[in-house]
Amino acid sequence: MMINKRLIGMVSDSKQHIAKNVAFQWAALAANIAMLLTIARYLSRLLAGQPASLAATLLVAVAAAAVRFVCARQAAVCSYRASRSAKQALRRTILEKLLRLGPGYSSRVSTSEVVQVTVEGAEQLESYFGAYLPQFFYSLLAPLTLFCVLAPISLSAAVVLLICVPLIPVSIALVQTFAKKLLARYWGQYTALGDSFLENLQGLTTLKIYQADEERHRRMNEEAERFRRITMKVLTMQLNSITIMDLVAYGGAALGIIVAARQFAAGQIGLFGCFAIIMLSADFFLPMRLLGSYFHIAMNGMAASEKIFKLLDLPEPQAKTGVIDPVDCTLRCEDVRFAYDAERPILKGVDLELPRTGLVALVGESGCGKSTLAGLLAGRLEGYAGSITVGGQPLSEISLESRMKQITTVGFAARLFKGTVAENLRMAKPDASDEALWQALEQVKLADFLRSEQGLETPVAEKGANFSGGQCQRLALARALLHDSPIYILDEATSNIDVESENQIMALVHRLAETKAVLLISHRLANVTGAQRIYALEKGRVAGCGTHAQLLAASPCYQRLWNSQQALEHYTPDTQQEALA
Ligand SMILES: Nc1ncnc2c1ncn2[C@@H]1O[C@H](COP(=O)(O)OP(=O)(O)OP(=O)(O)O)[C@@H](O)[C@H]1O
Repeated sequence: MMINKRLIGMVSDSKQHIAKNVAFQWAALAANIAMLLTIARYLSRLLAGQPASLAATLLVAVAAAAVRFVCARQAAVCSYRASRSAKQALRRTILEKLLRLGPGYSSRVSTSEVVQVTVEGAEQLESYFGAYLPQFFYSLLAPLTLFCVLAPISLSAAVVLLICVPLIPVSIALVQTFAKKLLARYWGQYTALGDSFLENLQGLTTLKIYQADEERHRRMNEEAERFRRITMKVLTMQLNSITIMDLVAYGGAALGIIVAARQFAAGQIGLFGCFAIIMLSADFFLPMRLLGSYFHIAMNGMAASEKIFKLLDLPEPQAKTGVIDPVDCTLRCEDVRFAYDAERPILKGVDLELPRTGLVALVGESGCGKSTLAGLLAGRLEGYAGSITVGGQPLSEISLESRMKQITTVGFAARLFKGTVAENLRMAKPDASDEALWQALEQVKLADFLRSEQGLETPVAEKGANFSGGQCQRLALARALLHDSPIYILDEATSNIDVESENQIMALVHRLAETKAVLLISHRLANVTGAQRIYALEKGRVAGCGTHAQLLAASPCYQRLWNSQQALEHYTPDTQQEALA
């Protein structure tokens, strides 16, 4: 009946709230039984012409109603607490798992899946813990309690009622076999519709430019119509399943009442017993019927828990204890090979050295594997062959903490967070003074702009949406400078910055390289000419290594890159004419 022990074990805090919830529901049932038995006694006495106190009956009824009210409220509070602690515990467990997986998690599971599982999955399980589980236990307890109360009055009626109760889960199970396939199709179409809606909305401008919006509109309408039809099928199935449950529930109650009526006619039970059975028989079935109406919650919960377990069961990298020594941190790659998928090797044996201080550049045509190598060095990618060492220690043995502390990576799409400029900068150095922040901003040529805004308190929107691409990169560079690590990897970190400012920032990078190890990946070869060593990467291999002058003299790969870039940078209609001639 969709009870997952592992899942329940994960959120042990919820257990006590679920138990309390069941206890309150049970207390409300006891109050209801007391009220109905008192009314049954009053009616039987009245009809038998015996003395019956209306006031006492009313008093018991009011007291029972008050108890039921309080218990129902408390049960709702417990339900809320159970779902809240379940949600918190699940999200905490997922987060801890992600932290253990480290930055390389994305090679094992997609970020969208992680987000879906953490947000929507936990949301689904919230109702599983808050509504389904308490109802599951209560719907087992309630018929047994009623059986104990009614058995002394009429054993045969109580047995008939008790036997009919499991027919509800049996009917649910039958509906479920059909519902499972239908729900899988429903969710498939639902997510597909969501995907295309989001894609079309985000690309609306492009669709308008190419006048493809009409066609997309038509396709979305078709998809929406398919989704409407399957939604109707799901609703019909749910309505039908409720009808079946109602038939079983009220049919069962009617059967119990018939047995009681026949026993009354045969003089085997009195008027009180007959009234008691008539009034309480429906209560045998109501909890199980409600459970049946929650079965879609349970199904969604089970589907969500499968996704969560898939994430939690991902193999984790072994805990590492190695620490990078900032004084001896020469980075060496020897015969490094890497592939995202087995059929297509990206790095095919790269040898590279990044000395303790100095500027080393990595250049090559688009797609030759530069960012892949940067990803391996920064620990974002895992699963390489060959050797990468820092200060003689294998990178694979260095703890994530030490790697993050000693290697700073700045990419072309630097991540900024919602908050203020100061908050974004202090991520790198929480105790940095305002002067230090301004100094870093001066170095990346962003200080003047920020002075004209709100200084360090200038708000930063999510992903830095209120800054230009170049300003975002400068801010990310300023943050990286504050981090003050011995190794820097700059992967197209100045790609969005105008040439004049880029030259100023390159001067800064050169200054940085006087005391730090800097690996610079840049498309713009003019940026790397001053590097003490340049590696030219071609199709996953080092095709040349040396200074700019050495490579220009000896490396055909570098010559090609340099010449084609020179031609582009000095492009005029005349050069085109010359090229054509
Ligand atoms: N996550 C990924 N999954 C599969 N293949 C990938 C992935 N990232 C990159 N690749 C492939 O690896 C190859 C190298 O990509 P990489 O980003 O390292 O190149 P690059 O030299 O940095 O290119 P660019 O200069 O254009 O940034 C490309 O052919 C790309 O298609």
